[in-house]
Order: sequence, then structure tokens, then C-alpha cells
Amino acid sequence: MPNSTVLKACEQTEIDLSGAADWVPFDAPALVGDSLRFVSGDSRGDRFRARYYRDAEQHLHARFWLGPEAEGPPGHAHGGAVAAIMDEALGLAAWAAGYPIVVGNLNVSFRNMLPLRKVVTVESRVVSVEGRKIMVHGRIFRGEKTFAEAQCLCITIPGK
Ligand SMILES: CCCCCCCC(=O)SCCNC(=O)CCNC(=O)[C@H](O)C(C)(C)COP(=O)(O)OP(=O)(O)OC[C@H]1O[C@@H](n2cnc3c(N)ncnc32)[C@H](O)[C@@H]1OP(=O)(O)O
Repeated sequence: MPNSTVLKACEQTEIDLSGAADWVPFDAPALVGDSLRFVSGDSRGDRFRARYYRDAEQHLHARFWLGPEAEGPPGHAHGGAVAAIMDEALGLAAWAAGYPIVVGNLNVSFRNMLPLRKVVTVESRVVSVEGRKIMVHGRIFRGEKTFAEAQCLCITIPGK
């Protein structure tokens, strides 16, 4: 059997992406539709699986699982995969806060290698709004360990 078939077969299991007790599931596709297809659009895929939530203060959070197709260094996530998560999650955080945006600038710091096949949490916060510029900060972590931090400058789309 080819290797890819073996990997596909072993990734068919359900992943527990449940949120914290006080989080409410957030229906991201209902808000931005196909914009999510690249990263979190395949809930049974072998690259990314994700579920979005909001907390009581309306901050956006996500549980993400990265599978074998997101691999960079052996057993760990590709930097582009981590950046793609930040792009989607922090851009979505601005949309969820009521700002129709595209990402103008994304600055990602890779702090620790992110292991595959582990559920990690993405937290985000809209930290400032100045005219069309919405600044969103985010972090990917598991327990005490931070894998990446990002600052995302989002620009509202005129006419939206
Ligand atoms: C949907 C939720 C989930 C998915 C999220 C996915 C997010 C994405 O990946 S979006 C795709 C990737 N992003 C893009 O393709 C964007 C490409 N860029 C553009 O379209 C344009 O450059 C755009 C819209 C950002 C800005 O263009 P434009 O509308 O002409 O505005 P512009 O006048 O240049 O800039 C507006 C303000 O933002 C600032 N600005 C714009 N881009 C940047 C930047 N990269 N860095 C710093 N400042 C910037 C400008 O300086 C200006 O500031 P000020 O008002 O103080 O003078």
C-alpha cells in the first residue's frame, strides 16, 4: 500500500476539538463562507482541522489540529501552515468583530516547533482600531507552551 494511503487511513479518526466550558461555538463559514476553504474548510482532512469559538467577551478562539499534510520539520508543522492559521484566524477575528477586512500585513514569530497530531489553541484579540486599520494580535499555544505569536494589520474593504 502506498504511504499516502496509510496516512489517510490512519487520520480518519475523530479529533476532539471541543472548547473551554465558557466558549460558544462560532459559525465562521456563515460569516465568510469560502474564505475559510484553504485552511479550515476540510473538517476531515489530513492538513488542518479546526473549530472556532467566542468567549464571553466575544474574543475569537480556535482549536486546531495539524495533520501529516502540514508537515515541515519532521513531525512538526511547516512555518507556512502556522502562518496560514494566523492569517485565517486573525483575519476572521476582525470580521467577527464587525470589520470586513483583508490582511495587509502579517508578522509571525515562531517560538517553538509545533507538533503534528496535537490539538492546539489559537487565541486572538482586536487590540486597536484606527480608521481603516484594525490591529489583531494572536497566539498559538498548548498548555504552557507558545508555538507562535502574530500581529496582523487588517484593512477594511471600502464599500463592504
Ligand atoms: C475572511 C476571514 C478569513 C480569511 C482571512 C484571510 C485574510 C487574507 O488572507 S486576505 C488575502 C491576503 N491579503 C490581500 O490579498 C490584501 C492585498 N492588499 C490589498 O488589497 C490592498 O493593499 C489593501 C486593501 C490592503 C489596502 O489598499 P487600499 O484600499 O488602496 O488602501 P491604502 O490607502 O493603501 O491603505 C489604507 C491604510 O492602510 C495602511 N496600509 C495598507 N497596507 C499596509 C501594510 N501592508 N502595512 C502597513 N500599513 C498598510 C496604509 O498606509 C493606509 O494608512 P493611512 O490611512 O493611515 O494612510
